[in-house]
Amino acid sequence: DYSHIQGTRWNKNVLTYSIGRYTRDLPHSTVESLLESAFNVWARASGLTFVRLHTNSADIRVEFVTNAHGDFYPFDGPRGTLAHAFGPGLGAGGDTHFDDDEFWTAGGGTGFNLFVVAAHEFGHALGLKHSRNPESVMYPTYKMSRPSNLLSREDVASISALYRPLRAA
Ligand SMILES: CC(C)C[C@H](CS(C)(=N)=N)C(=O)N[C@H]1Cc2cn(c3ccccc23)CCCCCCNC1=O
Ligand SMILES: [Zn+2]
Repeated sequence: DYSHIQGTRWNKNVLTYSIGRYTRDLPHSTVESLLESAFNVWARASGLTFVRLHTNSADIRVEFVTNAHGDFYPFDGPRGTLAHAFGPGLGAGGDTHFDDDEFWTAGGGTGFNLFVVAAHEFGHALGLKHSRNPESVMYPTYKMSRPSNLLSREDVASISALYRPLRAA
């Protein structure tokens, strides 16, 4: 069956990611640690492993871009849509773009918290859809006041339903 080509989930336990263009709002090391933390949130709940590559051949290619940037989903300047990610699959599958017309932060204050937004986007990159539960990290609108553990019980259940069986296989 061809579900592995454009399926609802990745059919492997180890996923690679790369970071292309960075934002100038934060040091590179801060961007890298925030993205790693966002991947770890899902790794703990799914049993998946994420490995960072420095090549363009990674499964999940992460970039900070503005306006039209080479896919059919141009960004919209400040505010509005903050980021987007493609679902599992070859090529653009999993790729995650952050709108660099936003101001990205590592903490509170003004701007958007990169860790919180990345956790939402990587949920999409792993195959999750939006949740109607405002407590879920997959809620369609940004909400900074997230508990430190970030994932709601519903998020853990969703990602486990999608990937735990793979681990058992
Ligand atoms: C959940 C995110 C991390 C990712 C999603 C995008 S996606 C594809 N990954 N689901 C996102 O950006 N949602 C918008 C949704 C949104 C809220 N408004 C908008 C005004 C215009 C356009 C969009 C929005 C009202 C004004 C607030 C604008 C800033 C915050 N924007 C959002 O919360
Ligand atoms: Zn979303």
